[in-house]
Amino acid sequence: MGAPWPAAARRDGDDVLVGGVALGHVAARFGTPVYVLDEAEVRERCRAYRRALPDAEVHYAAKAFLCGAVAEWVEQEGLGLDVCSGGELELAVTCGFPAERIVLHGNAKSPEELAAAVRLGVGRIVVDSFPEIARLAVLASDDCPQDVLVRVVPGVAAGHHPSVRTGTDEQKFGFSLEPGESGAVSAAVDAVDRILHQPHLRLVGLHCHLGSQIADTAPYLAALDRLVPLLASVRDRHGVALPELDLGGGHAVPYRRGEPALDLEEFAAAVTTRLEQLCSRHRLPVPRLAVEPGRAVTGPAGVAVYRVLTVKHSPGGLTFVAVDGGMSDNPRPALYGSRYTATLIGRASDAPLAEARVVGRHCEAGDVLVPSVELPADVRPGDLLAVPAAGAYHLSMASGYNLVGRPPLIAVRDGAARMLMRRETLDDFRRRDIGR
Ligand SMILES: Cc1ncc(COP(=O)(O)O)c(C=O)c1O
Ligand SMILES: N[C@@H](CCCC[NH3+])C(=O)O
Repeated sequence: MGAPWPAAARRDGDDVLVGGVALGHVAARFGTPVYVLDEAEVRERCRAYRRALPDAEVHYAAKAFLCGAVAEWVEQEGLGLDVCSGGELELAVTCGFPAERIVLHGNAKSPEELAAAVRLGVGRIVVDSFPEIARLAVLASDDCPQDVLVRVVPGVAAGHHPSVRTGTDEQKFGFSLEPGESGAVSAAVDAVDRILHQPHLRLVGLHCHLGSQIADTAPYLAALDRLVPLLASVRDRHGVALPELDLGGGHAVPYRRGEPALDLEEFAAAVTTRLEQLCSRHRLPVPRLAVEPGRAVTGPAGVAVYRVLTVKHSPGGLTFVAVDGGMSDNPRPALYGSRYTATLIGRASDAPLAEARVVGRHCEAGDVLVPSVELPADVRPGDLLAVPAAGAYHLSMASGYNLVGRPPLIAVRDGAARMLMRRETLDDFRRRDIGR
């Protein structure tokens, strides 16, 4: 079927097969709304990263979506893991993910999260603020030294929405590269200096993350242009050549037919070449590259399946197709104006295509899943709609709004379906509601 569907998805009569399983069968067996995750697609995406960047560290960004099975797949495929909370960290470690292959992020890590990270032996902590340096300096010891990276703001803006652009100084993450007041060094240089003065912290490199859903290689090259001179200045000030450079994630995937993905081969070749050129210019050894893709690993492997509950035609000519999920399982359209497509599955229709708006079931007019899509004009209650590119930042950002409950997640592979996460029920809500 081609992007934005999983690579091996194909039409099978009126249905769509993902991982060899008909989406209609998944809906009938597990109910709707339901999320389907193609295991082979996730694994192949991990392998594509390893092939394109054989000498780099590739860390899957758990914020896109994490559960025990995904942690296991990613680990088996040889990737590391980027986590940004104590929850993601503990889940990964208790599922057996090797702590030394984990990178901990966060602009506001709590003292407890930092202590857990040091205690569990995470491979890297990406330092994001001055108080964190002081806290880590106390937690690390002779017996338990801690490798850290400094998160730098490279001054490069990129990403699909202002809320996810993290490469410039008007946002909360990282240390600025801009000179301080009255000739003082930049916050980034200050952070490097402070860490290098801490006996139990081992500064191993620099990190930046520009933003999310970036389809173009140019912003990453621009970031290298800012970060390699900083590596040179660290060498000049302290006589140390830092061995690692982490360029973060943000690699784009298509959500609708014809939209671009970040070209991984082109990215790998361009970034590697530019890094080598810049290091040679500054007479630096070439640091080991790291990347942190989230969306590009799990996003295209997921498909959401909804059941149509009502169809309404407005006097203005709009057709509202209301389904049994909505902004509680996919907040992205409401948060960022993200655009999706939807396809009728499970029955044939000869009706002509007509424009429709797929809306959710929540108590907000802004609960729109797909603002405009062509669907058969006879779309009706009981129909199933499949929404591809649903594997990242849907379930991980799902909420308990209206006590609807988060949908289950079903893994499909070689014609078999198995539940990875069960549906959230009223009982789950009741169990937390202990005040009476
Ligand atoms: C530090 C960091 N690394 C990696 C990612 C993963 O981003 P994406 O899912 O867009 O690849 C994010 C989120 O944008 C992030 O904040
Ligand atoms: N949640 C965002 C991506 C944020 C990435 C995290 N730094 C999205 O759905 O596009």
